[in-house]
Amino acid sequence: MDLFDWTNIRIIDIVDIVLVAFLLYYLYKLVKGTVAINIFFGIVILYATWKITELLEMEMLSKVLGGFLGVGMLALVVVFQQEIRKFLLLLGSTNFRARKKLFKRLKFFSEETTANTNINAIVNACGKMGTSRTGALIVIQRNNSLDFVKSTGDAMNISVNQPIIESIFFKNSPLHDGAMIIEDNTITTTRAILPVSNDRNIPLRFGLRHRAAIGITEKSDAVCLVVSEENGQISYVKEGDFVLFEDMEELKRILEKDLS
Ligand SMILES: Nc1ncnc2c1ncn2[C@@H]1O[C@H](COP(=O)(O)OP(=O)(O)OP(=O)(O)O)[C@@H](O)[C@H]1O
Repeated sequence: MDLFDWTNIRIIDIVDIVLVAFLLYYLYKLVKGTVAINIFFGIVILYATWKITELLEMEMLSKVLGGFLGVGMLALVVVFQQEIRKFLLLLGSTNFRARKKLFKRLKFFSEETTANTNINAIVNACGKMGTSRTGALIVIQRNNSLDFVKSTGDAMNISVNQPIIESIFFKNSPLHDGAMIIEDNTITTTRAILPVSNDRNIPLRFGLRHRAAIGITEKSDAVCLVVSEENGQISYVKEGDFVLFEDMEELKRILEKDLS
């Protein structure tokens, strides 16, 4: 006997399967490389054992496991709090970006009022700081609010320009430590302390500055530029990952696209 009646498959079933596949893929992407992956597998094993005990009609054990999994749902929210937050941010910001783009298109006839980020100034400053081995950590806000990290630093209100960025990160400057946050075309915070990523897949050669860039881009849709004090290398970090680029011109193009 056929287990599946293929003739009965509706389009909505295919959509259903594709959506579940996407959901699982995103879940896997979120927990990959973190300790949460072990908890994730633990739950899968527990769930499979529960189903097997149910099938074998082992009443006591299946009741115990069933009850445990029921209460476990609450515990899951606590254990996966960061991943759930990241997942919701990802969902929310995707919609928001699409809406923002649509809104921009609708505003076609109105005057352009938003101040575009001076990407040239930022990238050129990074280039200069890279040559002089000056460490830097620049966070560029997109849709998600960065208020939760802004409060850890010093409030500023300076228009983005190359000499200012360079002088802030200059080694003897009192503001060089921590991260700079840029909103639109304004430096709004310096010396911010960012959440550090605990992803175990980050190569050991990357220290706290790079981990902080990964951390903030995991927890928000902001993008980050890092200049390594050790080797002058410039990194661009987005969605918790390093984005590769050939040269500064390509970096500018990627940034223009990501900030549009
Ligand atoms: N959580 C954080 N938030 C903001 N800035 C941070 C954070 N952690 C470290 N930094 C900044 O990074 C600087 C250097 O840290 P560290 O040497 O560990 O980084 P790194 O990734 O090895 O970078 P580099 O290649 O420049 O040495 C610190 O002095 C500090 O200014």
